[in-house]
Order: sequence, then structure tokens, then C-alpha cells
Amino acid sequence: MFNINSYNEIAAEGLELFEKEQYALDVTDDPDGILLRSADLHGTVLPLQLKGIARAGAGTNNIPLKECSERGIVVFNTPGANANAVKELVLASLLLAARPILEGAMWAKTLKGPDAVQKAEAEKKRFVGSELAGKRLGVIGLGSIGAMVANDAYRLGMEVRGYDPYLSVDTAWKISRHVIRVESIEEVLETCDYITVHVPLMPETAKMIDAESIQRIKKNAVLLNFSRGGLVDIEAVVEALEERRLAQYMTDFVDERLLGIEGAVVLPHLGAATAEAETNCSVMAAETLKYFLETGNIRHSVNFPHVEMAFRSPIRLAIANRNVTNRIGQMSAILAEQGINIVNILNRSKGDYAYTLIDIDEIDADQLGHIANKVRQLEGILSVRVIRPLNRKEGIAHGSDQSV
Ligand SMILES: NC(=O)c1ccc[n+]([C@@H]2O[C@H](COP(=O)([O-])OP(=O)(O)OC[C@H]3O[C@@H](n4cnc5c(N)ncnc54)[C@H](O)[C@@H]3O)[C@@H](O)[C@H]2O)c1
Ligand SMILES: O=C(O)[C@H](O)COP(=O)(O)O
Repeated sequence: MFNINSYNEIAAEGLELFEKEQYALDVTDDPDGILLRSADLHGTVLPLQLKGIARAGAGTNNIPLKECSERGIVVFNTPGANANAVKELVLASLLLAARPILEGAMWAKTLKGPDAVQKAEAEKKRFVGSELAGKRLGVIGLGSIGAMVANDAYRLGMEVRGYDPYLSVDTAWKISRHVIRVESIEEVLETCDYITVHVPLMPETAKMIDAESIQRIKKNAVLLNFSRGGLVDIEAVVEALEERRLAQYMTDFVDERLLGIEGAVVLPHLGAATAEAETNCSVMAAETLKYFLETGNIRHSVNFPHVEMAFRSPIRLAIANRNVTNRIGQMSAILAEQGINIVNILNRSKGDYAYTLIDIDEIDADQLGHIANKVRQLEGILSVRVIRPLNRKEGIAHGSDQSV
């Protein structure tokens, strides 16, 4: 039995995947897994039994990743599951930035009387905008969202320039050949009429659009930030808006300093707020967390490597460790000392951390406990799980955690 705690509004479609026979939802303070959206876990005490955290969404800046890694807690997100929702909001914001649509609609609401039509026709010149076609859009970060925005903005007739020095091969395949690749962020800032930021907030990207970057932005350009407020120096944005250097700052993140500033358009974090995105994220997060808890296999983790191995043995050891030399040699030696044959083994690393799955034949509980403890005592070992397959009707080899 696994305990799962959920935070925020998680769509029912995902929560329903946790079968009652195997999972208990929100019944303990010490869960095996956490499912959440934007709830901030920084500064909270991570439960002792916690093995995995699944973020139903993209950004994991609300999760203390370093602390999780050091405890061997695997953190997952749902790549691409809400990308279309964000893309649509960004496209809507580009259109709203180009033309005073909302202002016109608000004004039309004030019209009264039989001459309303004449008044509207006479005054419509106040709401003249410009077209996106032919304008230049700079996309900073060409991941799931940035790539979709870039492709669709090109279809709207924009000239699109993309900047992403860490672009994955998978995403590169999805980007239209018409999107022009640029080698420096300065080129985007200095040459584009619209600039949209789609990178994760991490220590390395905090305030990546700083006062100097904002100075470089082409006069009268529009900056869009639907990624995270902390990517942009808000004081510098306010100054640029007040000095009319920046035409508009459109963002999905409320910041008191922006409220009431002309040219600042602030939405209350609506990027992923569609029924479709909420369902996609919830289902993907629940499936990923279940798969990990039941088999030890890791998909879509942001702090540990992708590790998947068919689970056909009666016992699996799932070990998270620091990425240092000879850990596999030492683990194999512990098993060899006990005369245990390794049926299957897989080890992968990601940055400072590594993860190993070792499948073995049936052994008695005392010997298993002894082995697990010896592995735990090795230097750099962060967590050790012993997993046994669950006997599900459909015969899929899933697992349950066994304390030894
Ligand atoms: N407003 C919302 O509701 C909402 C919804 C989803 C995601 N987001 C935010 O958008 C971010 C991006 O989401 P995604 O799904 O596209 O993620 P993603 O991981 O698919 O893409 C991020 C891209 O940023 C690139 N990148 C990283 N550092 C960079 C840098 N310094 N310069 C340029 N590119 C850099 C990466 O190479 C990657 O291609 C998330 O991390 C999250 O913070 C917001
Ligand atoms: O990173 C994300 O996926 C978005 O910011 C969505 O956040 P939310 O799940 O709190 O709406």
C-alpha cells in the first residue's frame, strides 16, 4: 500500500488512477508520494517516507530540488502536458498587445442611446492597432511551449527568431525550419518587436532579463513573460514602462509593483488554466508517480536520470546515489559476498546524481534486509528501496515497497 498526498486543485482524472486497493489518498502526514501544482514546498519539512514528488505541470521552482536529490527523493514534472494551453494564451496576448481590443470593448460597453452606432463609427479611430504579420518575434527558450509559440507565430505571418543554447534534439525536430536560430540573447533583445520568454526559473536564469537586457530592448517593443516572474527584473521593467521605452509588459505573474502601471498587463497565472491542460497534467503526473512507486522506473524526472528496465524478477533494489566512482562495484561486491546472482542491472547518471536498478532472484527476508542495510551504509548512497511486483489481474509486473 502506498500513501499519496495531493496539494492544489488536481484534476480528478489523475487522482482516480490511484486504485483504492493499492493507494490511500491524503490520510497521513508521512506519504510515499506527493502530487502537486504550484504549492511551495521550500521551507517545509519533507516527510520521512517520501520517495517521489510529481509536479502536475512544467515548473519545479516550487520544489527544493537540491534537498530532494540529497534525500534520494525523485522529482517529476509533466513535460509538454500544458504547453498548448500556454501557447494559446501567449498568442492571445500577442494579439491583445498589437490591438487595443480590450480597451475598445470596455469603451463600447459605455455606449448608450440611439446614436450608439454613429458614436462607435466616429470614435473607432481611437482604437487603431497594428498587425502581427510582418513584425519580428523573439522567442527565448524553445522547449515545449517556446517551440509551439514560434511555429504558430510564423503561421500568423511573423518573422520568428529563436534563442536556446540548450535546445534538446527532440524539441529541435518540432521547430519549423522557418524559425531563425540566433546565437545570442542580445540579438533577440535588440532586433525584435515582440519578445517572449519560455525558460525555467532556476538559480542560473533568475533575473536573466535584467536592467541591462531591458536597456537593450528595441524602443517600443513588447515583452511577454508567461514563464515565471523571477526571470525578469521587475523594477527595471517598471522604469522602462514609465519612460515609454518598453511599450508593454504582458505577464502571467502578479507582482504588486506592476499593478496600476500603464503598459503592464498582469494575469493571475492562467497559463495552464484550461480543462484540457489540467487533465493532461494530472493524468501524466499520476501515471509517472505510480510507475515509479510500483517499479522503481524513472520517467520525466528533473533531478534523476531516465531509468527504465523491465521488471520480471521477484525482487528489485532501487538505489539513488551521488554520482561517484565505484558505487556499482561496491554494490555488486555486497551481493557477491552473499552468493546472490544479479539477474539484471541498470545504472544511469545525471549531473551529480545516479540511480541503479538491480533485479535478483528470491532470497529470504533476513538476507535481503542484511543486503539492503549494507548498501545503505556505502558512502554516497541516498536512498535504497526494495520493491516486489504486485500481482495485478492484468499480469503487468508492478511493484510494492517492502521495508527491510
Ligand atoms: N504560465 C503558466 O501557467 C505556465 C505553464 C507552463 C509552464 N510555465 C513556465 O514555462 C517554463 C517553460 O515551460 P516548457 O514546458 O516550455 O519547458 P521546457 O523544459 O520544455 O522548455 C524550456 C526550454 O528553455 C531552455 N532554456 C533553459 N535555459 C535557457 C537559457 N538560459 N536561455 C535560453 N533557453 C534556455 C531549455 O533548453 C528548454 O528548451 C516552465 O519552466 C514554467 O516555469 C508557465
Ligand atoms: O509550471 C507550470 O506548469 C505552470 O506554471 C502551471 O502552474 P499551475 O499548475 O499552478 O497552474
